[in-house]
Amino acid sequence: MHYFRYVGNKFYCENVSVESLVKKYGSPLYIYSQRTLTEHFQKLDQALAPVDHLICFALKSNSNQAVLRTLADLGGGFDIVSSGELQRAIAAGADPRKCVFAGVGKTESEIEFALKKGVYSFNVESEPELQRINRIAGRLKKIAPIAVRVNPNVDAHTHAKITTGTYDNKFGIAIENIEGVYARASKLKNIKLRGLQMHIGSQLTSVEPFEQAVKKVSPLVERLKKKHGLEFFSIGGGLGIVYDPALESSNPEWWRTTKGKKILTPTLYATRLVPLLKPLGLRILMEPGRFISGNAGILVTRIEYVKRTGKKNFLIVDAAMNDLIRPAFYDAYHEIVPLTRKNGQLISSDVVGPICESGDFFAKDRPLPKLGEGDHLALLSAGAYGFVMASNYNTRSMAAEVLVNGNKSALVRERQPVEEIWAGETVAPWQK
Ligand SMILES: Cc1ncc(COP(=O)(O)O)c(C=O)c1O
Ligand SMILES: N[C@@H](CCCC[NH3+])C(=O)O
Repeated sequence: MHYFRYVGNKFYCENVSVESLVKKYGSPLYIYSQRTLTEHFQKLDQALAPVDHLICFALKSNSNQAVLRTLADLGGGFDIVSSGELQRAIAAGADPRKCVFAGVGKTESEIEFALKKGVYSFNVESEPELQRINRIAGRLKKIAPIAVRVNPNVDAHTHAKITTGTYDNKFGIAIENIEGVYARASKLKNIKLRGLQMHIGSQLTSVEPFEQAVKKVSPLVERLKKKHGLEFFSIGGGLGIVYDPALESSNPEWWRTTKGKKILTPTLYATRLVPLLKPLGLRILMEPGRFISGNAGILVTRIEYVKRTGKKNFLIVDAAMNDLIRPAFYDAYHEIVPLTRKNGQLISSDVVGPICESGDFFAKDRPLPKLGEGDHLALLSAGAYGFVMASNYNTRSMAAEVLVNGNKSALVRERQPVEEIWAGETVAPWQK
């Protein structure tokens, strides 16, 4: 379910017309629906109700303070990958005891910071990292709670750039080596073995790879629990969303099929996984990012020019790959709708940004109505891996962000002032 839809011929986020937000806050503009975030969290929470569980939102997908506060208020924890993310989560009201720290390259200072804050678990990705955590915890006279990330060598059948659970990937420790690692880790004085973690990839659209991975890893979890008294098993994130057609996910039918495809819903996910997880008798952690935030956000952009070449109709907009890189980076599909619905003939159009790269596009050969300068478009499903992946390429300011709840809306991040982009830069002393 999400709360972006047409009311008459105007596009709305919850009860607020998106056009009114653009008038107020300008463009490009990210807009998030708080009700959508809440419902997505609650859907997962209910689906996992038969097991003791904790949902740790992967804030790499969307780390706006207002988004994080929404999820912290719902009792959620957070999956973090840097001390910056931990600081951000704490600033938004997160409880560090509900935070898990993932990532293959944790630095000494990051480990020290997370230990001092008291995170629930370090999700360890290598033995040298384990040694490092033990050493730092010893120095600080602390016991570090850890889980090792197991690489189950299961193909998630997703985009190559976001698959993580095979031996071609840098993540985790091979399943065959895990028991040896736990045996050695159990001898480290400043380590507490708290759990086991895995994450096989992102934007998974079928339940089978999850099922295969849980089945493969469960016997290992049982043995580790018996030997080392583990407390939790984290099954990672990765639940995919519907990008095409995004608007249809507001239709209850979405829970069954869309465009003839079966969709991976929390109910289907839980129906297949809970029976495998419950007998383990452990706390189950989940680390969803995209499922919660993806369809809770849009990016609105203004058409600056319409340019017809011999071959193509280009809609040149004021957002660019620096605002939303997914089409350029993964050839990702984002549904695009005009803020004012137009009837009439559809024209095959390329929606492109102003950046000096041919990869700076949002859609190619997309059937769109006849549009002109000053019309606005919404790029849907932009709530996950949207703003968080933005950059200042071409010295472009980062977009503003707005949160909507019912009739209310608030600016939750100002558009970045352009001078801030080079703040901290200077010339060398001999150039003065
Ligand atoms: C360790 C870990 N957990 C959770 C996630 C969240 O993934 P997703 O947004 O697909 O749910 C990721 C990103 O893929 C990750 O690397
Ligand atoms: N950035 C990716 C997802 C990365 C998942 C991170 N582990 C995307 O937009 O699809």
